[in-house]
Amino acid sequence: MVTPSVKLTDVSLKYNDFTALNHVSFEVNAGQTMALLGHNGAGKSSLIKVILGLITPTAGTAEVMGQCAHKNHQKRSINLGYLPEDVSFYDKLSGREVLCYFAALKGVGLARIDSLIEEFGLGYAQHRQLKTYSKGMKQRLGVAQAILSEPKILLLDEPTVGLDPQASQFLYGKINELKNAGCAVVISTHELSLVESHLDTALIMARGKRRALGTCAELSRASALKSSIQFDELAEQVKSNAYLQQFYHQGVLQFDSEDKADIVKHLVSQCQVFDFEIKEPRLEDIYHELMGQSLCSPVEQA
Ligand SMILES: Nc1ncnc2c1ncn2[C@@H]1O[C@H](COP(=O)(O)OP(=O)(O)OP(=O)(O)O)[C@@H](O)[C@H]1O
Repeated sequence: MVTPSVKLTDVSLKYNDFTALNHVSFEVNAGQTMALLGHNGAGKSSLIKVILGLITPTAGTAEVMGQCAHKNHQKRSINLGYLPEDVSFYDKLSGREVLCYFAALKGVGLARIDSLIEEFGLGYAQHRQLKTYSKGMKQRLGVAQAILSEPKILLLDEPTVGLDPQASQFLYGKINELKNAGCAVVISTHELSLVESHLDTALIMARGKRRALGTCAELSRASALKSSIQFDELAEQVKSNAYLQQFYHQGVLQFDSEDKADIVKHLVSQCQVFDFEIKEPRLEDIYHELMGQSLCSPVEQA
């Protein structure tokens, strides 16, 4: 049996009297990316800190590569890459000095630093003190620091905040490279449209509890949102088909994913319709459907 890279079983966490995590379980395997989604205060950063071994759960178990997350976590740090939510390094150091510091801790050579500095577009500023860096430059440096040792587990807390669109795209390219090399990736983010095409699974948290977990297709089914095909001129043919009628309403076929194959078969073989586009529910729609429209507060409302 394959040992999951990250495995949380029934994890609860209290900060004094406040329950930040409430019986949360999930697994992330090598080569998988899990998006961690949820409202402000849902418990995402707390979950990441539990995986890192920085916080010990009040109940339940957190395992990293089969070992208890909060025991000997320093020994495992070479295999862990972490980007905290608020990247802040000592601002009198230069970007290069920051990377050299982490490289020394993790046993990484200078060639890797040189290539990351260039790849992240920081070459021109590498000898400048961090106090002269923009927010996005600091974020790029933080991401470079997180992937420095080509970790086996990568934990990114809101990695695209402050990044320009090209830098975000570049970051996801890097994440996919690591994932293809067998890294397990957990990304906490509010930028659903950016993460959607890169995730294998998503864990949606609400008020410290697991609200939903699964692939986009599984979450879509759980949300009861439907896929759709819109028709203009060809509506008559579709409307008059005995099988398709049940899905048809005002120029649109709406259906669950398990009906997709039959619908396509009928459109092509019986209606001779070959040119159509299937619109699948987007992660953002699924998220709103599952979470509701009202603002969630971290605590359960009466
Ligand atoms: N050290 C702490 N002491 C007390 N409460 C804390 C502490 N850290 C976090 N919390 C609380 O735990 C809850 C979860 O916080 P957490 O930072 O994990 O949320 P999050 O999902 O990452 O939120 P965001 O999306 O806003 O970053 C919040 O209500 C927060 O106020």
